[in-house]
Amino acid sequence: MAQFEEVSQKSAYGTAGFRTNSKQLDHVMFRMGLLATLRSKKTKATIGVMVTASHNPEEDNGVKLVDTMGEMVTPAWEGYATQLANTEQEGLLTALKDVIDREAISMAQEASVFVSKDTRPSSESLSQAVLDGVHALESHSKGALTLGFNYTLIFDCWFELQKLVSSYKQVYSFVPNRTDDQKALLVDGANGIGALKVCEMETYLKKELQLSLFNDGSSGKLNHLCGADYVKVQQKGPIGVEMSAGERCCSCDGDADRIVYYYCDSIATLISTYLKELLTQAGLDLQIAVVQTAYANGSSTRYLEDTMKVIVRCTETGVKHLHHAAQEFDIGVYFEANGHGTVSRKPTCTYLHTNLENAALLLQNTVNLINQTVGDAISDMLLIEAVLTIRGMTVKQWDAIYTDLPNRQLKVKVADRSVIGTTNAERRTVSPAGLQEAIDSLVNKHRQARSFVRPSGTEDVVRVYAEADTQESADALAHEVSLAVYRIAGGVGEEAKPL
Ligand SMILES: CC(=O)N[C@H]1[C@@H](OP(=O)(O)O)O[C@H](CO)[C@@H](O)[C@@H]1O
Ligand SMILES: [Mg+2]
Repeated sequence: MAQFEEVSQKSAYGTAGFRTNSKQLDHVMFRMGLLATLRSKKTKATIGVMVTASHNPEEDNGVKLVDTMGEMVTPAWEGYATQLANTEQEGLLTALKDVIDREAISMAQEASVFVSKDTRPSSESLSQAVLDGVHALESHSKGALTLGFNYTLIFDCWFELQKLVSSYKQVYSFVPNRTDDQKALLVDGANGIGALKVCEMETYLKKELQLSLFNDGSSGKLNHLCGADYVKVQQKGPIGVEMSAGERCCSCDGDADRIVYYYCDSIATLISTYLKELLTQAGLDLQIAVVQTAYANGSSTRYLEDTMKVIVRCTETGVKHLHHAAQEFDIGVYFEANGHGTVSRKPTCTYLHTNLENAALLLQNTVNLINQTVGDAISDMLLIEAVLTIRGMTVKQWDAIYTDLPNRQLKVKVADRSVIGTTNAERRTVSPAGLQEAIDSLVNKHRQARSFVRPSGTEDVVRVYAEADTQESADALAHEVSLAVYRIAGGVGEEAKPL
């Protein structure tokens, strides 16, 4: 934000809030407690604060604010968060007053803040620091305070497990004769919060879905050799899970807001084509679109646009961008390649309830399985299971819908990653001078190739993505592009590392 440029940016509110080693976060947490209280007063609604570093190592932690409808806060409030996190102690009061004035906040307004944490050991004291921030502000104002403290996951309060379970049972009743093999699903809980949720749900679904839980947190370390990120980036199965041929397996990440099914990343394709079929069968003329980021495999984009005739949009990385773009359509399906996502629908789509044709009924129950707030691995898992059940599809048939182009992701360390400016949903760079031209000429040397670079919003690195007709070609292109980044954008240390 322009008005904050003078602040030296020690930490910035990135793609998923603040994230770093847990030892450096006490003051940030306290200040996010202050800011959440102000946001709640401003909106006259409950604001969530989630203490988590998701898929990052157990030693890290982080914090993100969750706005009134479950979405990320607006760019202006992200700017305030960055401002507060970087202000020296003596300037804190002035910085707070600045937010209060700019937003014309009435301090007499009651505040309601809901704090959640993941299973990291540091989350205990860091979430307490958030609460301290909330209390500190409230003791200096006349406002009353209601404070929720949720020890598990934020979706507990907005989306009840029972509703998910009963919608799944309804969908299942359309296809009751599933074999035991078809009902079996191996779930990697990443030793995190998703494992606790699966444990809770397992007993209710015995008849419809046989869940076997691995990495349940009883012994292993959070995200270590397991979880969605490990599986996606390393292209390996999680520790402790022995898969036999054709078995379905999925992994949550550390805070269970995303899911990966093996060996495919085509969740959006599976769901959008299924919903499109149901809409046609039910005779409903609703617009359905898939929102992707530049990381979506080129083959999936082509399949959706050319074969399925589904509208495809591309946005910047991070669910907040995808979510907003999806909301412009009657039904918006969005999943990042790494498993973050959901399906949103316009409120007007609730008229589905009035049509009791079979297809519409199925559609209604399917839609009830969807948690429209940003990111819920358990709801996503049940939605995918429902679609596979109804379509009688094996995981192999799903994988065969289209073939991913071979791809590679690398990261490059540079002195200041903000020198990389991007445009066109991060698919092209506008600075530093000469970088895009260099990427273009490298891409031209490969077949069916595409490559882009962007500064990460969660790590101090530049990310490089490349895809091409063969794995060798994708690897070579990613390497060549990362060398160009290193040379033109001020690389430091090691040249490039696998993501
Ligand atoms: C390439 C990639 O996987 N990027 C991830 C990662 O963002 P970066 O801005 O790339 O660091 O973390 C985000 C938050 O978890 C997630 O939404 C996003 O998809
Ligand atoms: Mg996560």
